[in-house]
Amino acid sequence: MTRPRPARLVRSERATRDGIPEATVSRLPFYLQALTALAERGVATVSSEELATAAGVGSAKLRKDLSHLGSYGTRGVGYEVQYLIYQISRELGLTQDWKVVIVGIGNLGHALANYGGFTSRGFTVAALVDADARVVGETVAGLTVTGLDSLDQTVSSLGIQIGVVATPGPAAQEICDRLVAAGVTGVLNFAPCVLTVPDGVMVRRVDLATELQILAFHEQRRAAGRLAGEMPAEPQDLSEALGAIGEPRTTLTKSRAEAAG
Ligand SMILES: NC(=O)c1ccc[n+]([C@@H]2O[C@H](COP(=O)([O-])OP(=O)(O)OC[C@H]3O[C@@H](n4cnc5c(N)ncnc54)[C@H](O)[C@@H]3O)[C@@H](O)[C@H]2O)c1
Repeated sequence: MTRPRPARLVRSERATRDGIPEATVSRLPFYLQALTALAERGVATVSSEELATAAGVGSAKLRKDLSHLGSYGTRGVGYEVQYLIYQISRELGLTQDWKVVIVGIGNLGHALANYGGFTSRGFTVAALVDADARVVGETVAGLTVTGLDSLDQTVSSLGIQIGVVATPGPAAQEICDRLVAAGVTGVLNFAPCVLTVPDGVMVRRVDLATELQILAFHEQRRAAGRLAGEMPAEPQDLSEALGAIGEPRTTLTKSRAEAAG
């Protein structure tokens, strides 16, 4: 069965179609997180300094980022929390619901499926898929795990736009190819491998071990600095360190939002 291509998740390398720099886009979720926490506390307006501190970024950078959204705040008042939440959500495409399939319902797949935090952020886990006959038919987080042979049908009939790959590494590329062929335009890859996708499809890789390695790298440097009687400067971002261990992407640093740019 064919269906119209879903809204593309893809952004160009440096700037989005509407001219917002990628680095700004990567910080928007941190602003949204901080704003949501403020809204939950009943805060109606926030200064750029307060919001910047809450998001872990410099206030000049925050103001510049928000100016790309056409949001400049009001002198002496700051930003309206609810309106800024709306603006950022709209920019991130979170005013629509994104449907997600998780492939590989082992330890990680179970944990992801049972995580309640996706829905409130605009993501619905709509399907769970596994190749193992002992797992197929199991109910996880209210969904019945379906077999791999119906993956294409599941994706197209439910209009799923995002695929989460939680299979072992050797299976990941084939799963990714099948997801893309079925119409998925965004892939979140947890498997320890690099996935190749055609133009128009975006892959994000999550690797906690890599993040730990980067922490270890800096811990080691800090310890060496202590031994030498000095403290090395805290890195502003980790691109140097990442280059050193051959992993080009992460967002860990002294503040996640700062690392994004
Ligand atoms: N990125 C991270 O931070 C992180 C953390 C933990 C695990 N992982 C990775 O996530 C993956 C899953 O880890 P886990 O601990 O859940 O493993 P697991 O063995 O518990 O689960 C893997 C599941 O994938 C299924 N599977 C295997 N081949 C498949 C295929 N071709 N199609 C569909 N399903 C298939 C298996 O039946 C199993 O249910 C591994 O690649 C692991 O290295 C990544």
